[in-house]
Amino acid sequence: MSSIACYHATNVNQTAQILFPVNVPTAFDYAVPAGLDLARGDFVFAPIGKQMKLGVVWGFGTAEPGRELKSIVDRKATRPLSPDMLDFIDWTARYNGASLGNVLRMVIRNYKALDPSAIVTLYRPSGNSPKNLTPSRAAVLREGGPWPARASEAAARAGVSTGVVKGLVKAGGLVAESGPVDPPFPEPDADLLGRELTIGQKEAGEDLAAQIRTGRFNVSLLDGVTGSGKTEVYFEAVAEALRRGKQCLILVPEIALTQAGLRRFAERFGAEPASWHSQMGEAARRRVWREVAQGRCKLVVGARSALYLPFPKLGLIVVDEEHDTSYKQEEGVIYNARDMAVVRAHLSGHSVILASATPSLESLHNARNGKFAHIILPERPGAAVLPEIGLVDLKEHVPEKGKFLSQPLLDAIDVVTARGEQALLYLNRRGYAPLIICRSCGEKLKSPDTDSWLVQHKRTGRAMCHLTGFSMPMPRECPKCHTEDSLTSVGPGVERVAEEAQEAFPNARVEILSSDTAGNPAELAERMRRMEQGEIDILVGTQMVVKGHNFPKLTFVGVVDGDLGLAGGDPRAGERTYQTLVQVAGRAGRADKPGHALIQTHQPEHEALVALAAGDREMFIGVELAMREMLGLPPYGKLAAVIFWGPEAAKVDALAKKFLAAAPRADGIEILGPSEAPIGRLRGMFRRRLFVQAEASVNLSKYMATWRSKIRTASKYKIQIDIDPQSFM
Ligand SMILES: Nc1ncnc2c1ncn2[C@@H]1O[C@H](COP(=O)(O)OP(=O)(O)OP(=O)(O)O)[C@@H](O)[C@H]1O
Ligand SMILES: [Zn+2]
Repeated sequence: MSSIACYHATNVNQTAQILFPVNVPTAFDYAVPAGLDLARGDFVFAPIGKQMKLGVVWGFGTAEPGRELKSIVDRKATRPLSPDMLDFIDWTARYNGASLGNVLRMVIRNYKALDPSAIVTLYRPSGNSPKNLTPSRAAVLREGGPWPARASEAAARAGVSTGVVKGLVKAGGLVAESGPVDPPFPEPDADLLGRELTIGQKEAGEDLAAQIRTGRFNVSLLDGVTGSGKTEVYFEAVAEALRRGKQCLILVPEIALTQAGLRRFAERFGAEPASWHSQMGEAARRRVWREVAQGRCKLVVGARSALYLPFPKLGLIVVDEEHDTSYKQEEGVIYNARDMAVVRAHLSGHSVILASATPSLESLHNARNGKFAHIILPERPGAAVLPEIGLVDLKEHVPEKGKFLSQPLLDAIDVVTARGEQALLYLNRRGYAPLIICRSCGEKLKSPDTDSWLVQHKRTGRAMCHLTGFSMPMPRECPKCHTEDSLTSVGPGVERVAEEAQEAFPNARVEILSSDTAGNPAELAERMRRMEQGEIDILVGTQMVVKGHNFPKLTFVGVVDGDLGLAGGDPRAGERTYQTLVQVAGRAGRADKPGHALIQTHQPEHEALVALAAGDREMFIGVELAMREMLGLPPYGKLAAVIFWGPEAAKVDALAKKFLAAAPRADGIEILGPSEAPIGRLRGMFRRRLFVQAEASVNLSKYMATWRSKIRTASKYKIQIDIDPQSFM
């Protein structure tokens, strides 16, 4: 901002709309100083309130006579956001009913990323051994890398002071040079030889590459059974886009973003891709953002928010596991990254690949009606075959009292472990028991400020609320009747199932995989490695085990509670259960040994479970789509949810009623509610909700925006609109 004085004379005619990355609904008008040449997407400094802020030029206009406007101060010398990126921000805000400024804030996270990388002193080994090789010097040379590194990084990795690193330069072991603190990413090589593909894989890869070559917008649904090699196949499309000088973005569910996953990219393209996720530090974020924005970083593998990185030359987005619910962001700007990926590709005119073994009904519907190209991989490569899936009726095979594994599951584990193979027991419930009850008075332990039962965790000896993270030591007496040792655990969690498995198979190596036990990424990677190499016999896991893992010796999957996902009022419950169970069963038999799966259930007649056992996906899709059509639910109709919350129940009720009364009149709209949300109280806030169902022809986003604009709320009371909700809590 050194040049404030340069533009004093104001050009009376031209104005520019500037959008700031803060919670504002639109861009504001500013006068453009004479001599300042601006384009859409430029970054500029302008006064807002008493502050000088960085904003983005959103558009232009002419000044209305007599209207006093503040003036833009200066343009920032950096690469502008591209027009299609601006359109994408605009689209995201309008479709999801979010504030435009908040969407821009998702894009611009770090102002330093707009400037070139700082130049710092970097160190690397000279190749000569230093004079006087002390143990700490040796540690630096051994553990200080990857090189080149800053003194502080190398010192931290080697566990020594920075003085040791600097001292090594004089001693001849390291050389110091100047370089960017955020180095560019290595260039991926599209033409490295990939794995030998099967004929079916090769054809699918060629179909996808042909879509890239059109150079136009198109969507492909890569619909391949578990273990069919979808990753290998979409690599062909990535390679084609890279050859054409384009950037590629691969979206994956956050918990599938593992070292093993990234290594596959590194092997195929000869360079580790940039990765992007919610846990990364500021420096890493700044580096990826800058390199992407400059068009230099060609390959990004990231969680959903990577979709809002400012790629100037995007040529392909892959949404892997496209059915996954984690693509929906439920807080702040609410959006579904899978759907927004299609929008972004449409606006920028390039390809999208949606990949899954269990595509969402929406995507299957679009493939069936020809909107998406449908590319199918019906089998696993080589000797690997799909697992047989069987149901175990728990009414018939009742587990022993206080136990949760039925005889057929125990028998199956016995057989595979005796052969030196592995078993996986799946239960999507963390902790030991989902309910803690007093035997004396029947009291259930509740979260203090939330409608949720406390879950017993035996490993930590605590009672925990999974919705808020609240926890306390397991009490010795009932908080209500004060009877000692009267609290008892009801139902199974993974810890309890692991305990039971260990009792039944005393010689087996049993381990648990859940977000509680996989504390940090290194620990998780280590457990995965042990599982891959057969150092675990029985793995008991939550949904963390479902995604993208290849365990060659795993041949049996037991689902402890197949009914878990079917309860509740979620219209997608059947679809979700079907998807999860196909995915989890699909972990079995991925290499040369065939696998099978057994699902314990009280509802063996449920259509999702019947279809699973019969291996008949078409039947299931047919039934589900027919039901959705009858009820007018997506993909045949549209749905929005409105959640109201605040600290006083009566006032939340009143707000919901006031909102309902303000509904604009329109055809093809049906309103259900308001009523108490299934989680009626969360962190002390009372929650009510209503649903709006609309015919397919209605512009529901616009309708909801009009409606929302009619109601003002007191600051502690909120109205949140969720277009196409995925969560019904
Ligand atoms: N042509 C091939 N030859 C040998 N092995 C292959 C081939 N294609 C894929 N594989 C291997 O098969 C396994 C499954 O591949 P991949 O992970 O790409 O499948 P996927 O379809 O993404 O599976 P899922 O949807 O179940 O995660 C991997 O270990 C992969 O290396
Ligand atoms: Zn009691």
